[in-house]
Amino acid sequence: MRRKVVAGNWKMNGSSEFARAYCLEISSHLPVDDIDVVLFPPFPYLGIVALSDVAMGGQDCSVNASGAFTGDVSTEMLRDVGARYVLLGHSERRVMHGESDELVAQKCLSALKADLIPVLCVGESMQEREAGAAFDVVSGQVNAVLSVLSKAQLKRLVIAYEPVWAIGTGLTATPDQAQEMHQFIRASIANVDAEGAEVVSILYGGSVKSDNACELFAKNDIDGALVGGASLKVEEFIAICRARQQV
Ligand SMILES: O=C[C@H](O)COP(=O)(O)O
Repeated sequence: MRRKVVAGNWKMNGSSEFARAYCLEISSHLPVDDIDVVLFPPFPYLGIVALSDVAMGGQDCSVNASGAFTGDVSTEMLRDVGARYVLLGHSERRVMHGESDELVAQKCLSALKADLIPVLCVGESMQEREAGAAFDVVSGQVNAVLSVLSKAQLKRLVIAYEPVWAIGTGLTATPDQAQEMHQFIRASIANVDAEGAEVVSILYGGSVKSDNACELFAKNDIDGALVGGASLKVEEFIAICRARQQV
């Protein structure tokens, strides 16, 4: 059975005071029955979120275990501070830090070996969509990871489809556009492992808000959401979690 996941990616926002107040507020609404609620705060605030009941993850990880890698954070370090998830291959990392499909695949492997759940982000740019290449791009990103995982590892993956043109722009993919890509991703998983396709949760990300969440969650292959901007307002994030619970 696929888990329903609602995750908040704070990106590079917040402060220790923000994190404390946020966790206090959200904790009073947890647990949300049948929903996995996850926060991805910036690294310095993981320790604060760890004091609450909210599941959390790192926004990235290294493929290396330790050593002279200034600025990097290892999977074991994430585990050590209580993280259960890690966000990998976000388009902001792919574009601004030049992360390749191959590197993202290696990071997924490292995360799984450390018993972290990787949330693999995939998605096409507007230029790629307009050129009719959206499915090829997403297929390449997904298959690069599937090709290095065993069937057992694949079943522990979460995938987030985030069309780059919908991130932080207010331009949400229509529920039909999102469903079409989610169904395609699920079919790509089924090509490798039919059982895996039934258990891997596929989240949608890109300008998700409480007022568009229900229509997205109503689609068969949309299991949850990866929320950026709207997750910075705790009431709004809770409303999205409730929407997932209701649909
Ligand atoms: O990780 C989250 C996504 O980039 C979505 O961000 P957004 O909700 O601000 O569009």
